[in-house]
Amino acid sequence: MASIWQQALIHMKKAFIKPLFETWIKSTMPLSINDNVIEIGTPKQFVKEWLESRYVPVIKAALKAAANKDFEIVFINMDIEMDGIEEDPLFDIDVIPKANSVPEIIVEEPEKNISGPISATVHPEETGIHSLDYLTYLDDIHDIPEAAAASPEPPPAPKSSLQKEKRPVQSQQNTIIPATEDFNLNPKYIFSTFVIGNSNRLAHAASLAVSEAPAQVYNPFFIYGGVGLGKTHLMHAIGHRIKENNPNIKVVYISSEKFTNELINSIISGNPESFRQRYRNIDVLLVDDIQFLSKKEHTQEEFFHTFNTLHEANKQIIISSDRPPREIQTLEDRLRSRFEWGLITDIQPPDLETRIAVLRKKAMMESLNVPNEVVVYIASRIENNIRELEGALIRVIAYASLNNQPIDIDLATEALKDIFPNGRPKQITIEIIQEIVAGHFKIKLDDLSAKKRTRNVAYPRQIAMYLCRELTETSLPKIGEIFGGRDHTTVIHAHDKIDRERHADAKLNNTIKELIKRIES
Ligand SMILES: Nc1ncnc2c1ncn2[C@@H]1O[C@H](COP(=O)(O)OP(=O)(O)OP(=O)(O)O)[C@@H](O)[C@H]1O
Repeated sequence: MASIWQQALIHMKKAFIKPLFETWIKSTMPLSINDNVIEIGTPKQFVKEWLESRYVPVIKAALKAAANKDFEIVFINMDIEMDGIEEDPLFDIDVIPKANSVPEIIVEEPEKNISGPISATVHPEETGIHSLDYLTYLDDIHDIPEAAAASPEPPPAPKSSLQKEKRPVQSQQNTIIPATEDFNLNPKYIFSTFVIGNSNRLAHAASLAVSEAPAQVYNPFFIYGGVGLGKTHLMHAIGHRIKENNPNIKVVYISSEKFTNELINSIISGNPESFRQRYRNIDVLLVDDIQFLSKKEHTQEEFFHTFNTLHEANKQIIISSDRPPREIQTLEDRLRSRFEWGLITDIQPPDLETRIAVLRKKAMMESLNVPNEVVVYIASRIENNIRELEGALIRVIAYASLNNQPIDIDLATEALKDIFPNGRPKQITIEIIQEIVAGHFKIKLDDLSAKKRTRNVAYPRQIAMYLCRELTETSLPKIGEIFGGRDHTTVIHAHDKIDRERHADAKLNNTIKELIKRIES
């Protein structure tokens, strides 16, 4: 079983470009094989959905190549930790696709919208697989002339000059550009300081893919989402990573407002050509908050030409906005349609766990010990903006430092009393959680600690245990004891089960959010 999958992986490694292989395939594992059905475990639900919706034909072909047999594939989400793309030192084959070594697309995939917690609009180009006639590809891999390279919409671009290279490259003007010249990026906005959660997982994975293979996978790459949710952070992280991989690549990050101002200044000073030269002779252009171009017709026109010049030269373009292209008012259709050529991905407001993780990471980065109670207090009150979340924590830290006091819930309540006028949070106890959960599911309070295992009791009990672990500092053995003398492993199992299910089931997720609101109010 494992060896068939290993063989299949070798075939897939050749068929996918590296970032896509690393993101979607490498994290899977074979679970079972029965006649012609193979079960493949995926680390997360979104990986399962992504593989099911896009890569089944290629995986089947790889399995056939490995075992000389047709398999049906069943993906099973295991909901386990999934790191970002890891560098694999063994991965020394040239993984830049395949645009110069694969046959034409035989079956063109339709554009798809993946719904659920993560949504993305996908261009055929972003599959990273240039032929679904995979077996033919395996046979012909050495014989395919460059002319037969894949030509997805939009028309083919020349082989990218942005491939990851170990040696320095030269800019278009044939002069080495110093790394600092165009490097207007915040050093704190890097991948390792970005907390991954369900709300931003795809945006993060796609950003990594773009940074590892600029102009190869998603071009343009469009990230949208509400205020303070990490779009700029991800854009800077992409810029940093591209520069790390190749310091001589010219990366320009700019807000669309600054773009507009520079354009206007260049016109006023009678030198619009200098503006054009600046923006059309770069390798990676990151434009933040593109929604500000709405209604600015002249800037849109200029940006349109910049976009075309760069895209035709196979340079990477990354754009952010607070909304998807189709919702940007008065954006010219031709610009809108270009934004839709590549990958459009969104960042949603973070769930409670992600908010808690952001605060913990921030505290860790400041080498501060912030009690869990304080972290949960802040995270449960600021839901839609990570900038505000960080701001509240910084306020608490500053307050503690100015008053030379340790950080605790009383101090946090005092420091944040202007932001959270309701003052000190109610002390959340296991009894409160049990009461609210029992009331919601219309079961007796005693049932939560009884031995009964019928679903109508066991399920609310698991939810109550989950909430006790999330919202209180009570130890696992103590929670187990209060819920009828159960072992701490039962509590862990309940927590993990509900955690997994709430991410896959929007209805359960809403129920839990509603319960948390009531417990805290
Ligand atoms: N997932 C995350 N992990 C860690 N920090 C994050 C995350 N998301 C956002 N932040 C932090 O929140 C702050 C705001 O993020 P950022 O500026 O990237 O938001 P934005 O979406 O670009 O907002 P705006 O629409 O206002 O431009 C930054 O300090 C950023 O580091």
